[in-house]
Amino acid sequence: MNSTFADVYPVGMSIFDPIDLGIDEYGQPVTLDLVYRNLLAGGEPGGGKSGLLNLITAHTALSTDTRLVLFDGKLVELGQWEDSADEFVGPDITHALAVLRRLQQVMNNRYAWLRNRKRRKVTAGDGMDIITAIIDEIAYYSATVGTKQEQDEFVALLRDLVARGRAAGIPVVAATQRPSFDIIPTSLRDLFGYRAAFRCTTPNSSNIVLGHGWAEQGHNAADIPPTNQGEALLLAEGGFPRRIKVAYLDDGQITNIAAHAARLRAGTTGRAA
Ligand SMILES: Nc1ncnc2c1ncn2[C@@H]1O[C@H](COP(=O)(O)OP(=O)(O)OP(=O)(O)O)[C@@H](O)[C@H]1O
Repeated sequence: MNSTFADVYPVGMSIFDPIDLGIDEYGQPVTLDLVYRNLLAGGEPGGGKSGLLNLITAHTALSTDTRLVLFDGKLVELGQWEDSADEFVGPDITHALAVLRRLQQVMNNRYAWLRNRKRRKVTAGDGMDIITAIIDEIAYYSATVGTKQEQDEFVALLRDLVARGRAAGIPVVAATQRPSFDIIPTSLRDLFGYRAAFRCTTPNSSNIVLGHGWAEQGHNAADIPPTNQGEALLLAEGGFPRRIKVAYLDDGQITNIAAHAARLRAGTTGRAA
Protein backbone atom coordinates (compact mmCIF):
# COMPACT_ATOMS: atom_id res chain seq x y z
CA MET A 1 0.00 0.00 0.00
CA ASN A 2 1.35 3.46 -0.84
CA SER A 3 1.74 5.66 2.23
CA THR A 4 0.31 9.16 2.00
CA PHE A 5 1.84 12.32 3.30
CA ALA A 6 -0.58 12.28 6.22
CA ASP A 7 0.68 8.77 7.17
CA VAL A 8 4.27 10.02 7.27
CA TYR A 9 3.57 13.22 9.20
CA PRO A 10 0.42 12.48 11.21
CA VAL A 11 1.09 14.99 13.99
CA GLY A 12 3.16 17.64 12.33
CA MET A 13 6.74 18.75 12.76
CA SER A 14 8.57 21.44 14.70
CA ILE A 15 10.16 24.61 13.39
CA PHE A 16 13.04 23.71 15.74
CA ASP A 17 13.68 20.59 13.59
CA PRO A 18 16.31 21.05 10.87
CA ILE A 19 14.67 21.94 7.56
CA ASP A 20 15.70 19.58 4.74
CA LEU A 21 16.81 21.63 1.77
CA GLY A 22 18.38 19.15 -0.61
CA ILE A 23 21.94 17.94 -1.22
CA ASP A 24 25.37 19.46 -1.68
CA GLU A 25 27.80 18.74 -4.51
CA TYR A 26 29.05 15.64 -2.67
CA GLY A 27 25.55 14.27 -2.31
CA GLN A 28 25.39 15.09 1.40
CA PRO A 29 22.10 16.28 2.88
CA VAL A 30 21.80 20.02 3.50
CA THR A 31 19.63 21.34 6.30
CA LEU A 32 18.73 24.73 7.71
CA ASP A 33 18.13 25.79 11.32
CA LEU A 34 15.87 28.70 10.77
CA VAL A 35 14.65 29.83 14.16
CA TYR A 36 17.58 32.05 15.14
CA ARG A 37 18.71 32.98 11.67
CA ASN A 38 17.16 34.81 8.76
CA LEU A 39 17.54 33.69 5.17
CA LEU A 40 18.04 35.81 2.07
CA ALA A 41 17.65 34.25 -1.39
CA GLY A 42 18.68 36.18 -4.49
CA GLY A 43 19.23 35.47 -8.15
CA GLU A 44 17.89 36.05 -11.61
CA PRO A 45 14.29 35.15 -12.49
CA GLY A 46 13.70 31.43 -12.90
CA GLY A 47 16.72 30.34 -10.86
CA GLY A 48 14.70 28.51 -8.23
CA LYS A 49 14.16 30.99 -5.38
CA SER A 50 10.45 30.30 -5.13
CA GLY A 51 11.23 26.58 -5.08
CA LEU A 52 13.37 27.16 -1.99
CA LEU A 53 10.75 29.36 -0.38
CA ASN A 54 8.06 26.75 -1.00
CA LEU A 55 10.23 24.07 0.58
CA ILE A 56 10.78 26.17 3.69
CA THR A 57 7.12 27.12 3.76
CA ALA A 58 6.16 23.44 3.57
CA HIS A 59 8.23 22.61 6.65
CA THR A 60 6.93 25.68 8.40
CA ALA A 61 3.30 24.99 7.54
CA LEU A 62 3.65 21.44 8.88
CA SER A 63 5.22 22.75 12.10
CA THR A 64 2.41 23.35 14.52
CA ASP A 65 4.66 25.43 16.79
CA THR A 66 4.90 28.10 14.10
CA ARG A 67 2.62 30.69 12.68
CA LEU A 68 3.10 31.77 9.11
CA VAL A 69 3.03 35.27 7.71
CA LEU A 70 3.37 35.29 3.94
CA PHE A 71 4.05 38.18 1.58
CA ASP A 72 3.60 37.34 -2.09
CA GLY A 73 3.24 40.21 -4.51
CA LYS A 74 2.55 37.80 -7.38
CA LEU A 75 0.02 35.77 -5.33
CA VAL A 76 0.93 32.58 -7.18
CA GLU A 77 4.33 31.77 -5.65
CA LEU A 78 3.11 31.09 -2.10
CA GLY A 79 -0.62 31.22 -2.74
CA GLN A 80 -1.19 27.52 -2.06
CA TRP A 81 -0.21 28.04 1.60
CA GLU A 82 -2.81 30.71 2.28
CA ASP A 83 -5.00 28.41 4.39
CA SER A 84 -2.04 27.69 6.69
CA ALA A 85 -1.08 31.33 7.14
CA ASP A 86 -2.19 33.72 9.85
CA GLU A 87 -1.70 36.49 7.32
CA PHE A 88 -1.34 36.33 3.57
CA VAL A 89 -0.30 39.63 2.00
CA GLY A 90 -0.78 40.02 -1.72
CA PRO A 91 0.06 42.98 -3.97
CA ASP A 92 -1.09 45.59 -1.45
CA ILE A 93 1.49 47.85 0.21
CA THR A 94 -1.03 49.15 2.78
CA HIS A 95 -1.68 45.59 3.92
CA ALA A 96 2.05 44.80 3.87
CA LEU A 97 2.83 47.80 6.07
CA ALA A 98 0.00 47.03 8.50
CA VAL A 99 1.24 43.45 8.91
CA LEU A 100 4.88 44.50 9.35
CA ARG A 101 3.87 47.12 11.96
CA ARG A 102 1.93 44.43 13.81
CA LEU A 103 4.93 42.07 13.69
CA GLN A 104 7.11 44.87 15.03
CA GLN A 105 4.67 45.35 17.91
CA VAL A 106 4.67 41.61 18.69
CA MET A 107 8.46 41.67 18.59
CA ASN A 108 8.57 44.62 21.02
CA ASN A 109 6.13 42.84 23.36
CA ARG A 110 8.31 39.73 23.29
CA TYR A 111 11.43 41.77 24.07
CA ALA A 112 9.64 43.32 27.06
CA TRP A 113 8.66 39.80 28.17
CA LEU A 114 12.27 38.59 27.82
CA ARG A 115 13.65 41.63 29.60
CA ASN A 116 11.34 41.08 32.57
CA ARG A 117 12.77 37.59 32.87
CA LYS A 118 16.36 38.71 32.26
CA ARG A 119 16.43 36.49 29.20
CA ARG A 120 18.01 37.00 25.78
CA LYS A 121 15.90 34.91 23.48
CA VAL A 122 12.71 32.91 23.09
CA THR A 123 13.26 29.14 23.37
CA ALA A 124 11.23 26.05 22.47
CA GLY A 125 10.08 25.56 26.07
CA ASP A 126 8.47 29.02 26.33
CA GLY A 127 5.27 27.85 24.68
CA MET A 128 5.41 30.89 22.43
CA ASP A 129 4.84 30.20 18.74
CA ILE A 130 7.67 31.06 16.42
CA ILE A 131 6.33 33.43 13.77
CA THR A 132 7.96 32.85 10.39
CA ALA A 133 7.70 35.69 7.90
CA ILE A 134 8.30 34.74 4.27
CA ILE A 135 8.59 37.41 1.58
CA ASP A 136 8.56 36.81 -2.17
CA GLU A 137 9.65 39.35 -3.45
CA ILE A 138 11.34 42.16 -1.49
CA ALA A 139 11.64 44.52 -4.46
CA TYR A 140 7.93 44.32 -5.18
CA TYR A 141 7.19 46.13 -1.90
CA SER A 142 10.38 48.17 -1.60
CA ALA A 143 10.62 49.48 -5.16
CA THR A 144 7.55 48.67 -7.28
CA VAL A 145 4.21 49.30 -5.59
CA GLY A 146 3.21 52.23 -3.37
CA THR A 147 4.66 55.68 -2.87
CA LYS A 148 8.31 56.37 -2.09
CA GLN A 149 7.31 57.03 1.52
CA GLU A 150 5.50 53.67 1.77
CA GLN A 151 8.41 51.84 0.17
CA ASP A 152 10.83 53.49 2.61
CA GLU A 153 8.64 52.48 5.52
CA PHE A 154 8.54 48.91 4.20
CA VAL A 155 12.35 48.80 4.07
CA ALA A 156 12.69 50.30 7.56
CA LEU A 157 10.22 47.82 9.07
CA LEU A 158 11.80 44.89 7.25
CA ARG A 159 15.27 45.92 8.40
CA ASP A 160 14.08 46.17 12.02
CA LEU A 161 12.44 42.76 11.83
CA VAL A 162 15.49 41.14 10.30
CA ALA A 163 17.78 42.86 12.83
CA ARG A 164 15.79 42.08 15.98
CA GLY A 165 13.29 39.36 15.12
CA ARG A 166 15.44 36.26 15.58
CA ALA A 167 15.82 36.43 19.35
CA ALA A 168 12.11 37.17 19.65
CA GLY A 169 11.26 34.05 17.64
CA ILE A 170 10.36 35.88 14.43
CA PRO A 171 12.71 34.68 11.66
CA VAL A 172 12.47 36.18 8.19
CA VAL A 173 12.95 34.42 4.85
CA ALA A 174 13.10 36.86 1.94
CA ALA A 175 13.79 36.55 -1.77
CA THR A 176 14.61 38.92 -4.55
CA GLN A 177 15.22 38.58 -8.25
CA ARG A 178 17.00 41.93 -8.17
CA PRO A 179 20.33 41.40 -6.38
CA SER A 180 21.49 45.01 -6.61
CA PHE A 181 22.67 47.47 -3.97
CA ASP A 182 19.47 49.50 -4.09
CA ILE A 183 17.34 46.45 -3.17
CA ILE A 184 19.84 44.68 -0.89
CA PRO A 185 22.17 47.24 0.62
CA THR A 186 25.12 45.68 2.45
CA SER A 187 23.75 46.76 5.82
CA LEU A 188 20.55 44.76 5.19
CA ARG A 189 22.28 41.77 3.57
CA ASP A 190 24.64 41.42 6.52
CA LEU A 191 21.71 40.87 8.88
CA PHE A 192 20.85 37.59 7.14
CA GLY A 193 22.68 34.64 8.72
CA TYR A 194 21.85 32.43 5.74
CA ARG A 195 22.29 33.65 2.18
CA ALA A 196 21.44 31.65 -0.91
CA ALA A 197 22.65 32.88 -4.28
CA PHE A 198 20.83 31.26 -7.19
CA ARG A 199 22.08 31.90 -10.71
CA CYS A 200 23.17 35.53 -11.01
CA THR A 201 24.04 37.44 -14.16
CA THR A 202 27.33 38.86 -12.83
CA PRO A 203 29.91 38.06 -10.13
CA ASN A 204 29.01 41.41 -8.60
CA SER A 205 25.35 40.45 -8.09
CA SER A 206 26.51 37.11 -6.66
CA ASN A 207 28.63 39.06 -4.15
CA ILE A 208 25.68 41.29 -3.30
CA VAL A 209 23.81 38.20 -2.10
CA LEU A 210 26.67 36.27 -0.49
CA GLY A 211 29.00 39.04 0.62
CA HIS A 212 31.90 40.93 -0.82
CA GLY A 213 34.81 38.92 -2.20
CA TRP A 214 33.27 35.44 -2.41
CA ALA A 215 33.11 35.43 -6.22
CA GLU A 216 36.81 36.27 -6.41
CA GLN A 217 37.49 33.28 -4.15
CA GLY A 218 35.67 30.98 -6.57
CA HIS A 219 32.21 31.06 -5.00
CA ASN A 220 30.39 32.72 -7.84
CA ALA A 221 26.70 32.17 -8.60
CA ALA A 222 27.20 33.60 -12.09
CA ASP A 223 28.80 30.28 -13.06
CA ILE A 224 25.62 28.31 -12.29
CA PRO A 225 24.27 27.05 -15.64
CA PRO A 226 20.87 28.54 -16.52
CA THR A 227 19.63 25.02 -17.21
CA ASN A 228 20.25 23.88 -13.64
CA GLN A 229 17.39 25.55 -11.79
CA GLY A 230 17.53 24.96 -8.06
CA GLU A 231 21.33 25.05 -7.89
CA ALA A 232 22.57 27.68 -5.45
CA LEU A 233 25.47 28.72 -3.28
CA LEU A 234 24.37 28.62 0.34
CA LEU A 235 26.32 30.54 2.94
CA ALA A 236 25.69 30.00 6.63
CA GLU A 237 27.06 32.59 9.07
CA GLY A 238 30.79 32.14 9.57
CA GLY A 239 31.21 29.37 6.99
CA PHE A 240 32.05 28.93 3.33
CA PRO A 241 29.42 28.91 0.59
CA ARG A 242 28.26 25.38 -0.25
CA ARG A 243 27.08 24.47 -3.71
CA ILE A 244 23.68 22.88 -3.25
CA LYS A 245 20.77 21.56 -5.25
CA VAL A 246 17.48 22.42 -3.65
CA ALA A 247 14.85 19.68 -3.50
CA TYR A 248 11.85 20.59 -5.61
CA LEU A 249 8.18 20.27 -4.77
CA ASP A 250 5.94 20.33 -7.83
CA ASP A 251 2.50 21.93 -7.74
CA GLY A 252 0.75 18.62 -7.07
CA GLN A 253 2.99 17.87 -4.10
CA ILE A 254 2.52 21.36 -2.73
CA THR A 255 -1.26 20.99 -3.04
CA ASN A 256 -1.17 17.76 -1.03
CA ILE A 257 1.18 19.07 1.65
CA ALA A 258 -0.69 22.36 1.94
CA ALA A 259 -4.01 20.53 2.37
CA HIS A 260 -2.52 18.34 5.08
CA ALA A 261 -0.89 21.34 6.80
CA ALA A 262 -4.18 23.24 6.76
CA ARG A 263 -5.93 20.26 8.37
CA LEU A 264 -3.22 20.00 11.02
CA ARG A 265 -3.62 23.66 11.76
CA ALA A 266 -7.41 23.76 11.72
CA GLY A 267 -8.47 25.81 14.69
CA THR A 268 -4.97 27.07 15.39
CA THR A 269 -4.71 30.02 13.01
CA GLY A 270 -5.93 33.52 13.64
CA ARG A 271 -5.09 33.55 17.34
CA ALA A 272 -4.08 36.78 19.02
CA ALA A 273 -0.33 37.18 19.65
N1 LIG B 1 15.18 22.79 -7.16
C1 LIG B 1 14.74 22.67 -8.42
N2 LIG B 1 14.94 21.54 -9.12
C2 LIG B 1 14.48 21.42 -10.39
N3 LIG B 1 13.82 22.39 -11.05
C3 LIG B 1 13.58 23.53 -10.41
C4 LIG B 1 14.04 23.74 -9.06
N4 LIG B 1 13.67 24.98 -8.69
C5 LIG B 1 13.03 25.51 -9.74
N5 LIG B 1 12.96 24.67 -10.77
C6 LIG B 1 12.36 24.91 -12.11
O1 LIG B 1 12.60 26.26 -12.44
C7 LIG B 1 11.37 26.98 -12.59
C8 LIG B 1 11.53 28.37 -11.99
O2 LIG B 1 11.77 28.25 -10.61
P1 LIG B 1 11.31 29.36 -9.56
O3 LIG B 1 9.93 29.85 -9.87
O4 LIG B 1 11.55 28.79 -8.22
O5 LIG B 1 12.34 30.50 -9.90
P2 LIG B 1 12.48 31.94 -9.23
O6 LIG B 1 13.93 32.15 -9.03
O7 LIG B 1 11.62 32.03 -8.03
O8 LIG B 1 11.92 32.88 -10.35
P3 LIG B 1 11.21 34.33 -10.18
O9 LIG B 1 12.28 35.23 -9.66
O10 LIG B 1 10.76 34.65 -11.57
O11 LIG B 1 10.07 34.14 -9.22
C9 LIG B 1 10.34 26.12 -11.88
O12 LIG B 1 9.07 26.30 -12.46
C10 LIG B 1 10.86 24.72 -12.08
O13 LIG B 1 10.46 24.23 -13.33
